[in-house]
Amino acid sequence: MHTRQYLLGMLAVIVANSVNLLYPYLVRRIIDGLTGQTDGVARTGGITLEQAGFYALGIVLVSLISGGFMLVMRRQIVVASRQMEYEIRRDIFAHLQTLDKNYYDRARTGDLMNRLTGDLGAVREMMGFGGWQIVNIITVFLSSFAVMFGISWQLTLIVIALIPFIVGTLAYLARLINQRHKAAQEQNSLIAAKAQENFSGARVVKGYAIEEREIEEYRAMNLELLRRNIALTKVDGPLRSFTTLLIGMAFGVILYIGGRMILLDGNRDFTTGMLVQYLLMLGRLAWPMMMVGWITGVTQRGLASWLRLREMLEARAHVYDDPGRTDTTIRAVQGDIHFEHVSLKYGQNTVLNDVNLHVPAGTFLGITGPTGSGKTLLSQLITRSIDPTSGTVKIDGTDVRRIPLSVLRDHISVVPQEPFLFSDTIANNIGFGLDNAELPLVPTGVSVVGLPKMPDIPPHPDPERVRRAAALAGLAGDVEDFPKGYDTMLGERGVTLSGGQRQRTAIARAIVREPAILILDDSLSAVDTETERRIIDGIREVAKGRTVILIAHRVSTLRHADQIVVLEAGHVTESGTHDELLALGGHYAELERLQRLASDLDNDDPDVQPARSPAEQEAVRQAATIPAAEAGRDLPAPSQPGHSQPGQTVQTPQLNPQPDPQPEQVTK
Ligand SMILES: Nc1ncnc2c1ncn2[C@@H]1O[C@H](COP(=O)(O)OP(=O)(O)OP(=O)(O)O)[C@@H](O)[C@H]1O
Repeated sequence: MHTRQYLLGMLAVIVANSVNLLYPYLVRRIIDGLTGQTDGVARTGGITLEQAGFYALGIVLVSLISGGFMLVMRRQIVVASRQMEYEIRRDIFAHLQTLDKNYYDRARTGDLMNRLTGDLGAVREMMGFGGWQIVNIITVFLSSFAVMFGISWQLTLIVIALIPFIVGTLAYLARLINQRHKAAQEQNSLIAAKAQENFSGARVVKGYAIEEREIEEYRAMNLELLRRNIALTKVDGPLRSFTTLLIGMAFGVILYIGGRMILLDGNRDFTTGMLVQYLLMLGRLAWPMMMVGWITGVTQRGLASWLRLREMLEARAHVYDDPGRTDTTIRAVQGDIHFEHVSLKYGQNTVLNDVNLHVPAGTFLGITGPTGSGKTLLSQLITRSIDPTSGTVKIDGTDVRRIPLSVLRDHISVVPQEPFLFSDTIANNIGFGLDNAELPLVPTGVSVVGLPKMPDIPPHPDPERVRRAAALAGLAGDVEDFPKGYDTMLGERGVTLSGGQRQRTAIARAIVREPAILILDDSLSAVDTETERRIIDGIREVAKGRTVILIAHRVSTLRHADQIVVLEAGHVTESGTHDELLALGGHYAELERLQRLASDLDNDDPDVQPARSPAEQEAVRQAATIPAAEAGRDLPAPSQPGHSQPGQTVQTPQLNPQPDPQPEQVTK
């Protein structure tokens, strides 16, 4: 908490405002002295030049002291608000790291980013500018009115009668400005999101040649922003002029009535100096009056934003270490996996149904099945990205829910279906999961001015391990061709790499940690069969004594697995070795037949192929045009016959994913 800073700051505002009251008083003394008038109390008559100089010096001193105290206020309250912004951002980020797949499945990245920037900014504005302005307004109003009453209660009653009109009008204008400001900000967010998606999806935009449409959409959004900004300027600009007018009118009224009191009523207790003092006091109220509306808006925005931030802070992970259940004595896992009657439901939708499976430690499991059959979810149950609705997943005979999450994830590496690469060097991308030195923690809840030093840059991951992992993942050759080898920077999301290179970088990242369990989720789909064979060899080498789970659609990828299971609509429908499943004549055998026929068609060269009977030719032709769903996966469309390279055995445009879609090169 920053109570001390706030209390000090508020005290400084009160002192500054109190000292400021002297300024109009000193002006009054000079004017009365110079005009030879007397006030009702002192009746001092004129003043000497020295006295005038003394008052002038007093005015300078007053400005100096009040300016100094306002500086103290800024140093305390504004700095405290900046510190709080820092602490909230740090805590939210740390909290977001504890949340799980369930949260991130539902959260929108743009929204999270916006909360961490826009909402946090609004809260800081409320705590900083808002915080001191509220104290300022209250003290200025109270002290000014007390003095003004002392000078002339008649004039003060007139001012009090005018104030609701002035404050009401200004507050109305300020509310309008807030609304229009918010509308402009929302449009700003939309424009930013649009640009970000366009840049990230540049390949899609270009691929579909929809640049014109994108330009037009962006132009329309930009135009809307212009419209909203102009609407804002229409009320924003006149606010100051309008305030000047209102204050000018109040000045006019007071000047006239005050002048009347001096001229006509012959009121000897009310001097010219007092009228000037009164007008100066009135002038001091202009800014706080204008601020009333602003502060309302700042506070409203700040509170709404704080609620949105609190929502993030209160979000809880579904998967967590339960102190009553987690066995903290477990420090490692060997890799023996058991699924016992595992089911998973999303609402009414059963996505995994009574799955029973045993993967002995150190063996190689292949999983295949139609798209959406639950393969990815099955693998996510092992890492506890999700927990089953019923049944138990065991590792080394222990329910995974009893294994500390950090131990579980330290010993399991996953290559996800869509690998994510960081804007960093290839070496750091591969070595991402290797242990880094402990970074110094910045303490929470204390003043951190001057404290948060930049964390030390993590040491480079062991280059030897990185190289070896890259070699095993079939990436080493590619990296050597890059301009700076392993120090080559990857652009945002690794855009400079081809699909196959991205997959292999992710594989290298997974195997560099030498995990007990390695899970590859459709990670070889974007590489050609020759590269696939090299990677599988690499994995088999690294996998000695480790458990490997490989999700794939190609028989060529799966055939060497110790055990292959077929998952269909959340059920395990087939299980066995390659030969056993072929003999079974089910989904796997059909997959194999289709891929073999399509491959034959691909290599069908009348000069070298033995002649086929018309019936065989028809079977091959049909196999090549079998719809994707029947073949058990989504396929890239349309087919490109005759596209395969010589020597490729299973490289079918229809039945296999495309190999690296782009030339594998790094653009610098
Ligand atoms: N968070 C979720 N909420 C609701 N349904 C989900 C969620 N996650 C996955 N599903 C559904 O569960 C089913 C299985 O998904 P999963 O990702 O495991 O399929 P898959 O077999 O890996 O498919 P593919 O081969 O296309 O990658 C799908 O129908 C999917 O829509």
